[in-house]
Amino acid sequence: MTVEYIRYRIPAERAAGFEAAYADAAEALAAAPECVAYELTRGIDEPDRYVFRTTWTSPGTQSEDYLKGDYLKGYEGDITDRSRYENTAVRGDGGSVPSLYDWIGGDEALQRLTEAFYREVLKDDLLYPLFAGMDPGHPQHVAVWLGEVFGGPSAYTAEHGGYAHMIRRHLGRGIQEKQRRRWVSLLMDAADEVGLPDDPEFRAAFVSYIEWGTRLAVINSRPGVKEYDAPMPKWNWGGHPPYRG
Ligand code: HEM
Repeated sequence: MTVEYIRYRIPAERAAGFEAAYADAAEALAAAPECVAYELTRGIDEPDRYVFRTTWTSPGTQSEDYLKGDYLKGYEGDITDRSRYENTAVRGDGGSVPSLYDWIGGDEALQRLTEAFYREVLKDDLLYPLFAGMDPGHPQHVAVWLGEVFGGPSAYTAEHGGYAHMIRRHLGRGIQEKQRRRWVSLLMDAADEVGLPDDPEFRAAFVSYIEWGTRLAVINSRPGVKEYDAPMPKWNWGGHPPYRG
């Protein structure tokens, strides 16, 4: 991801025209396939300062490739700086929005969830054959996994073998779609049974991860899939952009 900044100094009498021109010019960015997001911000302390920030999927594109046309012609001389940046490892969500992990009620709530869930799994005609030889620590391990995915401590990575271990546990199991569906359905029942938050926003985010995760579990369980490693998924409230390989 590349972040591009264009800084301007625009005197108050030209500000309205400048913002209107940008609104027109930026329309092209909404259709630019390499553009992730864009915004024009205005200085609070010094209102004559503007920063136009654009995030790109790669360093190969910049806004001048799209912001052509005549809209911004009169403002080129007002640019004070134009520079591009790439992400470092220092990044994260701020504290204004709680993590899904905190919203659920942390590890204690997740442990209650997986205990209730696997109790039913072991009674289920479709799922029992897959889980008959289940490790007794399995419900607790899955709770720790979910905790890390939902923004809690990185304990599955640190203490349970991380992503590669989870993949290994699904290899060759030949999970069928109807078993996946039942798994999802029993987990949702367990969420109600143990009183997980039931607000639409939380449940939508929760189901979104469970749909994604169970579909991957099915794919990973197919014949011929080899062991692999990948970064731990991190789930949040928002939607995810499509996977493009
Ligand atoms: C979001 C979806 C899923 C998640 C997060 C998940 C997570 C995990 C994790 C973390 C493990 C390894 C536990 C450990 O460290 O010991 C595991 C193992 C396993 N998973 Fe999943 N899983 C998912 C979906 C499924 C589905 C849909 C099935 C089958 C219907 C399934 C069947 C199994 C089985 C049979 C094991 C091995 C259990 C054992 O013998 O201990 N998983 N899963």
